[in-house]
Amino acid sequence: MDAVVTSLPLQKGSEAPRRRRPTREEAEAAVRTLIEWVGDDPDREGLVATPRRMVKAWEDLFRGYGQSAAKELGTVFEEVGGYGDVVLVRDIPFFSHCEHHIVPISGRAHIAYYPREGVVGLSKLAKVVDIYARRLQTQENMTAEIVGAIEESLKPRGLAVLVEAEHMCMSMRGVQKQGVSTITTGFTGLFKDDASEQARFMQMIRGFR
Ligand SMILES: Nc1nc2c(ncn2[C@@H]2O[C@H](COP(=O)(O)OP(=O)(O)OP(=O)(O)O)[C@@H](O)[C@H]2O)c(=O)[nH]1
Ligand SMILES: [Zn+2]
Repeated sequence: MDAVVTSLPLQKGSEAPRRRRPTREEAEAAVRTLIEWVGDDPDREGLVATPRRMVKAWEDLFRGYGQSAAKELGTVFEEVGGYGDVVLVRDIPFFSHCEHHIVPISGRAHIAYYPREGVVGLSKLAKVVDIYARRLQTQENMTAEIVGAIEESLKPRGLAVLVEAEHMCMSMRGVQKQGVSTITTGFTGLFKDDASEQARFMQMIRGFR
């Protein structure tokens, strides 16, 4: 039942206009239409429950729309023994979907920051990645949203985010190039101002394995 969220943003961004959320039945009917459109019989045994399953799967794959990064980043630990050096959480795996074809994107994110007044729980950074990954995305937008959310909540002395991903819409269809990775980055503060900090970040991502 979609009793909790009854309206959805039309597009990304907090000022986006909102409109009525289609019911679960309407969503399932749309899936049924697509099954018919590709040329199969939605009433055959193997497919009869597929609209229900697919809508349930989409609830999970796109649950980021109902989640708040600011809320996840709301608890800051200030007692860190004066620790002020870099904190790097690397190799955070994620799955997303491109907004152009709604085909999966699979990748990893690496996040480093220099604390200002405290640190956040390490899992929260991974959750922030998921909150933005589990929406319809471009890699560039997702990277910018991760940077924006951490910057806003933590106000670190510097923040570095690197996202590397494979876009299935490039490997399974279209140009059909497998194994291509796309890299996007966002740097603020110390990482933006000091090229040696960027180099250290890159070295820490790739090194110590
Ligand atoms: N910049 C950017 N492009 C993306 C991303 N994900 C997919 N794309 C690209 O979005 C583009 C959409 O291009 P269009 O020409 O509008 O659509 P299309 O005819 O389906 O394009 P092809 O994929 O080339 O067949 C393609 O070049 C995709 O590779 C992303 O995260 N960022
Ligand atoms: Zn795509």
